[in-house]
Amino acid sequence: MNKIIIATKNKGKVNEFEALLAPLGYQVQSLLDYPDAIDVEETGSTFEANAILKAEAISKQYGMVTIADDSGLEVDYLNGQPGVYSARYAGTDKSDQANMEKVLKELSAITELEKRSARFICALALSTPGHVVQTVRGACEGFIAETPTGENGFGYDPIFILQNSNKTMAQLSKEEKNKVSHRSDALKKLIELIS
Ligand SMILES: O=c1nc[nH]c2c1ncn2[C@H]1C[C@H](O)[C@@H](COP(=O)(O)OP(=O)(O)OP(=O)(O)O)O1
Ligand SMILES: [Mg+2]
Repeated sequence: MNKIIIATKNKGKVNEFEALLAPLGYQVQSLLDYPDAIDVEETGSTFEANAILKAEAISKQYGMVTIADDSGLEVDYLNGQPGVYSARYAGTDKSDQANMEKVLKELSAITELEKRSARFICALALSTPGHVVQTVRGACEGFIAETPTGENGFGYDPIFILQNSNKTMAQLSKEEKNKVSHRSDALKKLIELIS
């Protein structure tokens, strides 16, 4: 099992999976390599359900071992929102900028950092052509900043301050992010499960 499809069109995710899996000997492909991949609707109400939908559809289409990632941001003051709606929080055009602005606006009255607590969640589903699906979940705790800072990463990284740190996720190098992220936390669990 050394060729693996990551069932995502998100370049930021692909970069992180490549950095994490290539050293382990996996050849990583993504839907950016498969332009005819079916577009899977994320109709699930949990990260796991959406990850399973994406992994099963793509492993079936290509007959290959597939990992799908469904992830997002849970803000405690917003009762866990945007959650599974993270990518489309400010609309279906999936703008990272608009999504971050919406979260910042909704927290604008909250000045104490402690009350701006949040976490990134990543569910991974592994589907093999025999349709065995396994899921794992990773998390990364932090706080929502008052303004975006940093150029690295993607999505909500510029407004996510890591716990026990004064940096946002977007101020970390890819290597640093991959040591602490929800995605690497989940991937470690998945690798443990299959090895
Ligand atoms: O490490 C991260 N750093 C910052 N933001 C992140 C991260 N991980 C997920 N996120 C945000 C981006 C997007 O707003 C949503 C994922 O949505 P999600 O549907 O899983 O991904 P997506 O639509 O971009 O690509 P795809 O479904 O093709 O995998 O959570
Ligand atoms: Mg998506």
